[in-house]
Amino acid sequence: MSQATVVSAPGKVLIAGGYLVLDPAYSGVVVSTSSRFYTVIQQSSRGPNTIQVRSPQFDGSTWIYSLDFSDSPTVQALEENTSKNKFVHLALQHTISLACEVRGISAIQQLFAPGLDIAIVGDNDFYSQRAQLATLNLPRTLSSLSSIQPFCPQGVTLSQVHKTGLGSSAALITSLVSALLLRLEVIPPSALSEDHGRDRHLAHNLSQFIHCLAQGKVGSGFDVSAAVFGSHLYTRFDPGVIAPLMGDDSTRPTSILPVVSPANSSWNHLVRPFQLPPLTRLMLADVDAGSDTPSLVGKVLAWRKNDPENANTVWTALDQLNQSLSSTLSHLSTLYSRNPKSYTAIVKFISSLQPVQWTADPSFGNDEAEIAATFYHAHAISQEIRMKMKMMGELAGVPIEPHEQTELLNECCSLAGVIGGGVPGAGGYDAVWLLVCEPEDCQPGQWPRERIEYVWSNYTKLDVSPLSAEESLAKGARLESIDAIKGLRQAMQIL
Ligand SMILES: Nc1ncnc2c1ncn2[C@@H]1O[C@H](COP(=O)(O)OP(=O)(O)OP(=O)(O)O)[C@@H](O)[C@H]1O
Ligand SMILES: C[C@@](O)(CCOP(=O)(O)O)CC(=O)O
Repeated sequence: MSQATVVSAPGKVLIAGGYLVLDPAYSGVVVSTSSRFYTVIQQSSRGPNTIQVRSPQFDGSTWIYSLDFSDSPTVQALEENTSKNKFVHLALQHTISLACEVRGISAIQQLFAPGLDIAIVGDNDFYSQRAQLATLNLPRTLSSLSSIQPFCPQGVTLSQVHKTGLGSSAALITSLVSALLLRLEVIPPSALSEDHGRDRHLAHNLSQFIHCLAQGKVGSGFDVSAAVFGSHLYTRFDPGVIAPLMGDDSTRPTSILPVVSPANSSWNHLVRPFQLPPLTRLMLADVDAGSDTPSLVGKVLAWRKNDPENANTVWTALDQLNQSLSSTLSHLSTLYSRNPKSYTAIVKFISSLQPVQWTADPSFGNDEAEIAATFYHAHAISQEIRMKMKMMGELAGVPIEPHEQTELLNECCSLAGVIGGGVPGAGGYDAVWLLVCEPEDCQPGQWPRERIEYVWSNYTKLDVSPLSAEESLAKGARLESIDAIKGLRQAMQIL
């Protein structure tokens, strides 16, 4: 196959359900982002049984592997490689092994006769662009971000880069695994055209296993699920599904297909429909203070174990609120479908008012009154979720919504047209999300997103930098063509 195989996968934001989504009794509200990872696979000139992987955004990020098909297929990193990348190596090893199981070693070996070149890039949002904005002497605004070249070289190595929390490893693994499954003809070119086809579930199961193996832990998996399926309500899979594969090479069965096959009914995760309502916009900011998610998780789970009664009371209340948030946001989509004209008018109306004023207008007709009240209900629930997450942090001795973030979010969430917000995922200091009204038209300077941009760029108590990502309505991993993605061919240094 001479032409390139290109697959992209989105990043993630867990807007509700942090920590709870680790327990299959609860679910999380997962939003997939317009910011994506791209894997481009094409023939290389390095000769048979070699794979060259390049990440052109980073210094010292080329890894070369040799393939040995003499016994069980083995992917070996060359000694000359100046660094290691466990995520890439494990993705190559286990996807190629699976391909040999499914199609036979000789069929796969033939596909490596010319050798493969794999280039991987992530949209700029996955990495802090503060340095680039400073170099260009630009303010920290959305328009400044759009002036940075796509897939901008970071001028550092991968180990030095400041990640922004959009799930780079999950999106990377999902796009690389899916691209390899297509390239090795394990799944057909049409595989990713279905939102929930068997082939997409194979890509999901394999990506979940590889991601957990590479991270050395089994999280809830919401990040890989977002990368595969897009925005949705997520209930985790039983970690026991992949337990037989999580040991070291000596204990892992040679055949992983029975575990990762979509026919394996032990995969009991749930992916239920969800997306943000029309005429709204997700806004994300990178707060340059960082948090160590695994340690936050460890402390919260220890608290839950040591104080089960209190913890279950808090988690039950939080889960009710999380479910109310997702159903209220989904109800807004229903209200739009029922009466788009009134919905559009209300969005414009509330975009100019603080949330406390949204239901104050007695002149509303029934439809308009219901729409305004539903938007206000979403706002109130989002604020309650923040309070409960903050309280959980205080009970567990963990800065889930530390006071610096509380101050920032209180200022943002009281502004005109702001539906809600919070700390995404595990919380801490590294990010905030907001959902704001995006009316069909607005006077310049009156857009809620402009007001938020102004607050963030002038905020002094924390270093807040916007990300350009919005919600992606595309359902997860998808086949791409290189020239349809601005800057991709150049970034891949493809002649
Ligand atoms: N552009 C890239 N090319 C190759 N590997 C990458 C790239 N970006 C990230 N990675 C891999 O993903 C790893 C980061 O995974 P890790 O689990 O530490 O972060 P994460 O939780 O996904 O981060 P975040 O959610 O902040 O993006 C890196 O160490 C690297 O191996
Ligand atoms: C705390 C947790 O529930 C969410 C972590 O989300 P994030 O990495 O902080 O976006 C962990 C998990 O779901 O794996």
